[in-house]
Amino acid sequence: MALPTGDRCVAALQGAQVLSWTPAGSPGERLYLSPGAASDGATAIRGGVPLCFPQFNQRVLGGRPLPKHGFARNRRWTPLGVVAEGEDRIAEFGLANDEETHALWPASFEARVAVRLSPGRLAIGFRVRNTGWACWPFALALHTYLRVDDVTRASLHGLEGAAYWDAVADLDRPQARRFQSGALAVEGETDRVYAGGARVLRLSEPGRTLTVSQSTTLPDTVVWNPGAALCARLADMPADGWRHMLCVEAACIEEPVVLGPGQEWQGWQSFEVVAG
Ligand SMILES: O=P(O)(O)OC[C@H]1O[C@H](O)[C@H](O)[C@@H](O)[C@@H]1O
Repeated sequence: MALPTGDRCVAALQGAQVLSWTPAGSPGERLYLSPGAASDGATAIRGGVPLCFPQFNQRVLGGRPLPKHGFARNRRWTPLGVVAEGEDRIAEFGLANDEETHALWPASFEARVAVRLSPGRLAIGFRVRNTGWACWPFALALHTYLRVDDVTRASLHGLEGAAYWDAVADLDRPQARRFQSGALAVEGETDRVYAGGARVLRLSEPGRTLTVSQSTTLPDTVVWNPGAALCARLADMPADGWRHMLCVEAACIEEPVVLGPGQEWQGWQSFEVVAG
């Protein structure tokens, strides 16, 4: 999808996953897509904006365990077309329950992803409706891989003072909480869930800045970077891949959403070029 201004983004039908975003008039690609990412149409694609639904990581929401991060990122979504709204373009994708999803998860649902490209801005919206007769819980994350030149020279602002669970240091203590002091800088493997409050974040690196916003329905922010040692063990990432990415994920994990029959829920994350 492209705008007359030169802004461009690319999405795959697998997972309705945005893979590339290059705003016009600023230097280069803003999303990280691993050169080793799978392209078989089913294995999770490492990079862009994977959608974790209806489960985050391996946190079971009652019932049977689902695949890690749910199944939405592994499924082919249906393209529903592109529409113009002012100078924006919006591409929509749909996914509904079928035999395959029912084998993993008993819920009846209809989900939509809307990718809105505007000058200097990208927004990804997700909505889901319960089309069945039973209530069900779900978790969601827009698991965005932001591209950075060198993550050790980047800093993420806006989480100052926020409580988080450190999934590296406190893996065996899921109730443990730490508090963010100052801007977040990556110093090795980083895997944190910041709960309770949608925020506007600012990712700064020499020469360019991006703001990251999320809907109030997505109150958690996950920040992930595998660091050199874990990255070396990831078959679908080059050894130095960790240096060029930072996942900043808009999520609802700590308090899963419960959707009753006929109810609909929506959430979004957006990115805007600030400088450079
Ligand atoms: O390798 P994946 O299944 O795509 O997961 C990649 C990462 O996703 C999230 O950020 C989690 O917090 C991490 O614990 C996980 O390692």
